[in-house]
Amino acid sequence: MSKQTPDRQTPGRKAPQERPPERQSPDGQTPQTPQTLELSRRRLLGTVGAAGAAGLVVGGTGGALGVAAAQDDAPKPLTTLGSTEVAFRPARAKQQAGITTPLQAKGHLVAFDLTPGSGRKEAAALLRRWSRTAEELMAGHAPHADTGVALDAGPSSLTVTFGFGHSFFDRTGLTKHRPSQLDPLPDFSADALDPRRSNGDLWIQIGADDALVAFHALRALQKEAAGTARLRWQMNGFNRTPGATAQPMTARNLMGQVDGTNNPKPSDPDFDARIFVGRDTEQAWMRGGSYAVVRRIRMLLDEWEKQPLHKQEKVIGRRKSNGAPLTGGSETTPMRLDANGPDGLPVIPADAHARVAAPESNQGAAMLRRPFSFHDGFRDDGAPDAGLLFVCWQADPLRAFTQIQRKLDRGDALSVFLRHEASGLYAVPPAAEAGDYVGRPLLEG
Ligand SMILES: C=CC1=C(C)c2cc3[nH]c(cc4nc(cc5[nH]c(cc1n2)c(C)c5CCC(=O)O)C(CCC(=O)O)=C4C)c(C)c3C=C
Ligand SMILES: [Fe+2]
Repeated sequence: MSKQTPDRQTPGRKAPQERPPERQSPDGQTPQTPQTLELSRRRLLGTVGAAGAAGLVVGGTGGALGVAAAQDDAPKPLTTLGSTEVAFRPARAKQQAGITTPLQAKGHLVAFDLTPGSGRKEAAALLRRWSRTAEELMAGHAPHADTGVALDAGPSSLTVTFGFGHSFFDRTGLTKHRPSQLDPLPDFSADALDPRRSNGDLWIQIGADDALVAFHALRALQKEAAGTARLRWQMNGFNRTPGATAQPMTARNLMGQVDGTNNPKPSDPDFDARIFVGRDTEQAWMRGGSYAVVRRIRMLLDEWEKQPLHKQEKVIGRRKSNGAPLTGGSETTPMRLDANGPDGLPVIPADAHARVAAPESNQGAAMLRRPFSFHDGFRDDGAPDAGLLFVCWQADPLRAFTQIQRKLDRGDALSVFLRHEASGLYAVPPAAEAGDYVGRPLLEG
């Protein structure tokens, strides 16, 4: 096994490798995929060491035959999926990991409330503990007193992202540091929100390409909250596993649509201004951070699946097969919103979801959508309790999520197939600097 070579960005870590287009992000948060066998999970070193030793014993007693057997028995390297590592402290970006990081196969969203008696000091100590553990786990190391759940796996693109909810600031005496962007979202007519599964003082998004690695992180962080914060709600989600398709492709949701096509791209000139908080903010601790809106949106799949394909495509304004706009071309061809058909009607209907949500219909508003699908079994009537854990990122929720959701609320053909059941809005500060923890400038500033 080769030793890890320190690089200039992150001591002790490999330099980023070439990635396929969909999973690239030019912001220093590209998961790092070692080409050679570079396993950072310490416990895995132990495993390989033991197997290697066994091979040597065979070689020592069996001559040439023994060497062949030793080679056959040699442990296989992890795939790049398991050994891919995302930096907790990105070298070339201010934001936390898990925002521009490519979608992972498994996700947990979890909110905590501070326990009575826990204030700013306790919250600071918790964020310090959480940051240390998140950094260790993302590097593929086991935390102290580990459960062993992820013992055999590499980092698997694990990301852990921390945020603060509206109620956090009153509980910690930090009300004057609460950004106005955290003001509660307005009510929308389609809302059927469950308050017990909404909001919360603290929020964590966990993503990984391996389910055990993701659960391991969830459990480690939950245990570290004991005595300071209590779990308020928790949701589990998933996306397609990298490698499941022949080439990298935009994800599909549980309605079968290609979902994520017209997301803003990090290469867009206005990407940072749209997604990340700029220098002009009154709350300096949020500079380089972002606001996350989280919605549990159940899909009425029994109704949706009864619709013929051409109707489903009109609801979205795009082809189900490849995500191309109904006005033609391929997935990445821009929609021609002004095109009319032979009947004189718009080819992309006036209430098509993609039209109503587009920046052109919303004074330029845009957000970065980074969802997970969910499936929590079946309801009493046999309908799947399934849909989208819609997570979107923006510099200002009022001018992005709220603006677009208001518009969707008034005339979106998709909304009759959806139920918004839970909601949260969180201030997600920038990544911690070296030796620091996430949120220190707020908690100790
Ligand atoms: C308030 C914001 C949005 C909610 C809520 C939302 C829910 C939602 N969307 C889909 C499926 C698709 N959405 C698509 C595009 C799209 N959606 C939003 C916003 C919300 N969606 C935006 C801003 C856009 C981009 C519009 C544009 O610029 O063209 C698409 C088309 C493909 C794509 O661009 O991603 C699909 C499909 C579901 C299923 C859903 C709730 C469950
Ligand atoms: Fe959408």
